[in-house]
Amino acid sequence: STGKIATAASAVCGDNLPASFEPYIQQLNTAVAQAPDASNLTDCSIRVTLIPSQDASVIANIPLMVIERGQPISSVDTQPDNEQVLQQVLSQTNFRLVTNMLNWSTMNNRLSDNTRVYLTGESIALYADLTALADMTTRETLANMLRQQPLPVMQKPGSQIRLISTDQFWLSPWFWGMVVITVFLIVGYRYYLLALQSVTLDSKNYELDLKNQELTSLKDRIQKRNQELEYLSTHDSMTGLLNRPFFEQMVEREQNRAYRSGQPLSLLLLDLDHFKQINDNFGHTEGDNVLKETAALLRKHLRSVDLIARWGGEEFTILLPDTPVHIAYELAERLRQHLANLLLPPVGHITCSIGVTGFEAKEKFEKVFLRADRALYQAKETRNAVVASELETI
Ligand SMILES: Nc1nc2c(ncn2[C@@H]2O[C@H](COP(=O)(O)OP(=O)(O)OP(=O)(O)O)[C@@H](O)[C@H]2O)c(=O)[nH]1
Repeated sequence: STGKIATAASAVCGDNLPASFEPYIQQLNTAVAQAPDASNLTDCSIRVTLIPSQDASVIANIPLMVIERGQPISSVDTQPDNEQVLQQVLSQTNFRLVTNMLNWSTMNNRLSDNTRVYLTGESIALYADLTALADMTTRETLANMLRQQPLPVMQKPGSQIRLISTDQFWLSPWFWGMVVITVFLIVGYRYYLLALQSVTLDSKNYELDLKNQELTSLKDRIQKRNQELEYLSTHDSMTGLLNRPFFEQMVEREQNRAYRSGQPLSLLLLDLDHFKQINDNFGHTEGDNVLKETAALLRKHLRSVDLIARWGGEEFTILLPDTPVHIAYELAERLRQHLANLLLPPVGHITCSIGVTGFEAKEKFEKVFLRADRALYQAKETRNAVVASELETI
């Protein structure tokens, strides 16, 4: 009511309420009276605070801003344009004007911030701390000031200033902007984690590949080494022929096979003649060379199924599968001739003696070997000769 407004004004200014305030208060009263729901204004208050200027006449020139309930500012055509009002206030740097028309039951909390202006479609209040505005050197308009508010509640379609209440915040572009950014951040973070996981997996896979390669190469080396060891354990290192223990193993296997198949099996025992003289005359290296050449010659003239071994020193054993003793004899004779014909500088020609025998069914190898050795012994009587034990008895 007018009385209340006058009381409020007096409470601020006391008895010193300048006469020039009269039109101002009149204007306020008129606005309140014209408000569509003026009858309900019992729970509203209007506060006008003026800090006097040196020049009181200025006050009379400041119209009151009144916003009616439920109406945007621009539609209050009984009042001057708000920006115009503001410009007028701002031009008076010595003035401080705070104007409130409050519905305390709904707006109290929202109007507690003195640094902001709130104007809403449903608002019944304009709250302006014009101290802040008056201190602004750039003389920005109310619209500009509102635009700079940090609260995301402002909208200005055309010249109309409209703030969206924080209750409707979810409608604002700020809200949806934040939703989109949040979604992007979540999705982006998920992709980042996936990428990180993939990089980690790649590096682990790479390490595993390397380990696998190392293991494969190690396995190959072990396999190769095993083959070498097996070769060394079964072969004579100088001539590359089978060694004696392995030859004996193989004989047993071949004997079984021959007995099963009923095929004949023969044995040659070959010994180089006067080998000691070769060592004595030409040295051990030349002696070794003769042994290697002999081995090569035997390999050359025998079949791949024949087993050739260095029995020891300058003595060789040859097992001939599927070979009857008379064929073995002929073969031994050819070997003897080949060796006798071989020229080995600086040693020259060498000769050998060979004992030949055949295997009887289920006969022990020691017995067969003894027979071949006896035949060799006989051949050694003349040297450069072949003697077959069976032929001898036939
Ligand atoms: N260079 C060389 N000589 C060896 C090797 N193994 C054994 N000998 C030699 O072979 C010779 C064998 O001599 P003997 O057993 O008397 O036989 P031989 O001189 O051939 O006489 P006959 O067999 O009766 O014709 C010895 O001097 C051994 O030192 C070897 O691996 N290398």
